Amino acid sequence: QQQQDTPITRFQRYLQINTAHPNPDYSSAISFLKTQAEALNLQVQTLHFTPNKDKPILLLTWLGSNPSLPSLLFNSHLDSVPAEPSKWSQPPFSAVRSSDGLIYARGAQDDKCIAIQYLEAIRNLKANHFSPVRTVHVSYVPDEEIGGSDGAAKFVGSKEFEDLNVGFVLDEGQASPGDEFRVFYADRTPWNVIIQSKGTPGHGSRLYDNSAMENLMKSIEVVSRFRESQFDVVKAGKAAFSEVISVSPVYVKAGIPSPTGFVMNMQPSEAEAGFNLRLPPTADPDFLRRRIAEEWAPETRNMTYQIKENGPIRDCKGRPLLTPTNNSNPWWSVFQQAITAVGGKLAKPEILASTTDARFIRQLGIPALGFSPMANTPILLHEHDEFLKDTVYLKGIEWRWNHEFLFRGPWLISIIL
Ligand SMILES: CSCC[C@H](NC=O)C(=O)O
Ligand SMILES: [Zn+2]
Ligand SMILES: [Zn+2]
Repeated sequence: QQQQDTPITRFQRYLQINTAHPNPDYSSAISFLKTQAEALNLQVQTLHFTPNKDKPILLLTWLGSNPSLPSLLFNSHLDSVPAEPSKWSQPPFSAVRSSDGLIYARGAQDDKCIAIQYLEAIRNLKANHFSPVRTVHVSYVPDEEIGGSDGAAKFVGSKEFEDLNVGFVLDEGQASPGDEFRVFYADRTPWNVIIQSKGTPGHGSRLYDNSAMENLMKSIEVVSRFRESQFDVVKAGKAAFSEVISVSPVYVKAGIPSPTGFVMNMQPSEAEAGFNLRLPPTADPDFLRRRIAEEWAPETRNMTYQIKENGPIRDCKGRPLLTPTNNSNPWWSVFQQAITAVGGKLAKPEILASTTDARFIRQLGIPALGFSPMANTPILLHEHDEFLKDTVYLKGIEWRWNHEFLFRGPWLISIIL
């Protein structure tokens, strides 16, 4: 038993807990992490913000010698996206390690690696009798993959969170195929846009204006042109993918069902399409709202629409939701130094194309960076055969262990602030 308890086996055991949607086993994940944390003498709290206590948040605390200083928070999410076992070369919750060191599991990159790396870094620091000046918190939150409304959103809005007096947050990033580490200073905010059209039904043989399908098809053309215009900016090299507004059609719903499929000689009276949009922090949400109302789903063509904005675009002071990556942010300098001091190379900071819980933190005006130290690793989040190489995972602990946030950061920043 003793022999088998290593940073790798602890990672594997965490990966073997199936926290994939739609039925994530949060209680097993929390009880595993709790045991680990107690062995490290960290303070442990389980927080509940839903009435039936089915969305627990685990909060670990390592008290600093000067707890009046703003604290550090290391966050990760407990849940994963689903996996289709038949499409994997290994069972997705086996966490088997191949002969070349690849650990296969749903969540290996997204984001169970950082969850355990945080703990292993603390383990190493404690073994070296290090004690932090600032208080360090580690949080494990549910439901990131489904929007975080019962997870991080409730947590950051709570009195418990306010009391933590958080000064800086590290959350998940993404793998890097090259040998530079990637770091993310903003996310894009998802909007789900549904547009609906209504029209007079009619015989399949007729040509007439304003049928529901015709109106929807016109809208789809308009949306496609907008999508192209954004994509063109990327293709011209003027912006990265994550710096434009992306629009992805995700479903079309229309037609009158019949036992053999659809009624083919009737033009339906209703049709609907759904789009997943991602807005970078620089986007103008009002402009987009107007555009949707006037061009994508104009009333003049009998169209209606709903926009489900999944999170903020601006922070509490109306500023774009991004963490400065220049000298105006003392945490940025410390982060940079932490990487370079141990010989790491950092790629140009990026906006994340997708979305994480960090947006809720940034909304409070608290600086947050997305950072998962996985260099020379293919980006496999949400894909079949997600894996992380053992040496890359272990290197990630070393980075965190050597992390100047913990060694120098607290000192430096207490002087700067
Ligand atoms: C509705 S928020 C969804 C968050 C999710 N996060 C990771 O993939 C994403 O789709 O980016
Ligand atoms: Zn994630
Ligand atoms: Zn994810």
